[in-house]
Amino acid sequence: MTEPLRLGIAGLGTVGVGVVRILRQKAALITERTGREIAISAVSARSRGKDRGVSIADYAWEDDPVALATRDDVDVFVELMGGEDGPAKAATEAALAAGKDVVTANKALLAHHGQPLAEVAEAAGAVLRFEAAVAGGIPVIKALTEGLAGNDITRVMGVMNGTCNYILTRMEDAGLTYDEAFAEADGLGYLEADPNLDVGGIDAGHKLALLAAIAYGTRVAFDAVELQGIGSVTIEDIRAAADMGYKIKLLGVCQMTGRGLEQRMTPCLVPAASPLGQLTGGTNMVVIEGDHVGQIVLRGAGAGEGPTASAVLSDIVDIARGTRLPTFGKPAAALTQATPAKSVAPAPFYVRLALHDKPGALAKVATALGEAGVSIDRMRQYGHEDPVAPVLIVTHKAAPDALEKALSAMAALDVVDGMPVALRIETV
Ligand SMILES: NC(=O)C1=CN([C@@H]2O[C@H](COP(=O)(O)OP(=O)(O)OC[C@H]3O[C@@H](n4cnc5c(N)ncnc54)[C@H](OP(=O)(O)O)[C@@H]3O)[C@@H](O)[C@H]2O)C=CC1
Ligand SMILES: N[C@@H](CCO)C(=O)O
Repeated sequence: MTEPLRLGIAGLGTVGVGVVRILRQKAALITERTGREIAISAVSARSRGKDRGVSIADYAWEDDPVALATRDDVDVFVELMGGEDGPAKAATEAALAAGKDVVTANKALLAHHGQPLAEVAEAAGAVLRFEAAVAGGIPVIKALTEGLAGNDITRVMGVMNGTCNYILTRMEDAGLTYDEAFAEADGLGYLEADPNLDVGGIDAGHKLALLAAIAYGTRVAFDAVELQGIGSVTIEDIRAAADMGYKIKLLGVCQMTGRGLEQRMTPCLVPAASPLGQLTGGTNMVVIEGDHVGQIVLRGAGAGEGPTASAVLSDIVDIARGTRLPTFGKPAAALTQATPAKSVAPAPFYVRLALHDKPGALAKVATALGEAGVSIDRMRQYGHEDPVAPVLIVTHKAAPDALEKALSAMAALDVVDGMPVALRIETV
């Protein structure tokens, strides 16, 4: 039998403990499947004495993740600490520079430093894998890099942040306000240490940027992702969307166009009966469209110990089997710098505004829309007690630029309070 594949695991939190647990429980099965024993040589975390619910007594301990990453008895460095910089970056760089393979679940690290890390890995003859970084347990990196390698990818979209989907689902099915649903998600331990990574759309934006790099053979361009979080979505929006047969989702879409690479992660209305509309709770869904394969829908747990550790194991098993792929599916030097493009494709939009309920007010709003070239499909003013009325408008398909112009014009009207909220209606 071949020599064991020796791991150094930095980070023994939710995901790290999950990986240790699977390796302890399924050692024989994994060896049968890979033809090679997978052994943990050493581990690292912040606090040595913590009870982690799994025995780590058999493994050497390193206080310093960089020292762990470069140990002679470590073939694969498994980075499960998190964070775009700090020890995660330092230890990953050290491992790659020492020619060791790296497996990580860290989307922030790769979204910010994916290109230089891929270059260091390839120069050192090492591989850098990150299945767990996007959509938790869903094997979406493998699907794009391997299963769909014979396709031109025409579009990738999906719900990639379970926390946001949980919050939006609870607002929809339990009638909770945004703040109540946020507090519930917090109580369940769903939120990242910095909750803005979740609700600000940043975490999902990181994931989308990684998928776009593989799908289009481009350098990771997280800074070019058009980002809008879910903080502006109200219970009234959720109810109005439901009335019209839609659900609100934090939806990521990326596609290559003649003008450049479009990447957006924004709250959108999707048909309630569509697969994305029916996605509830913390589940993720990624939809991939290829020129030959058509549409593929992948759905599953986007987070949590078991699903995320399952994805980490998939990368480790690949390395044990000798599968060696470039980080983003083609050599790092061949990845192109995409021109960022804003979406210009016309779409219907949902618009909510606060209108002073007095004669001629609605006519002024209609004029602002009309002068920007935006045509109204449906309009509804809800009953209200104070002088400011909630007004909802669904437009016919409109160019995003025209809608922006209309929104600015409406915001400048003396009969409109604040900036109207606009959400794209996505046909999926
Ligand atoms: N949780 C999930 O469902 C998912 C997580 N991920 C990603 O997986 C990675 C790990 O996440 P998760 O397990 O949830 O994180 P946790 O916060 O649960 O665990 C982080 C671990 O890293 C250790 N750690 C943190 N900082 C340091 C440091 N400076 N030096 C050494 N060890 C350190 C912590 O040590 P200690 O325990 O001693 O404090 C802890 O064991 C992140 O990149 C995350 O984005 C990806 C998909 C899903
Ligand atoms: N905070 C992330 C964890 C998984 O990446 C989510 O809610 O989806």
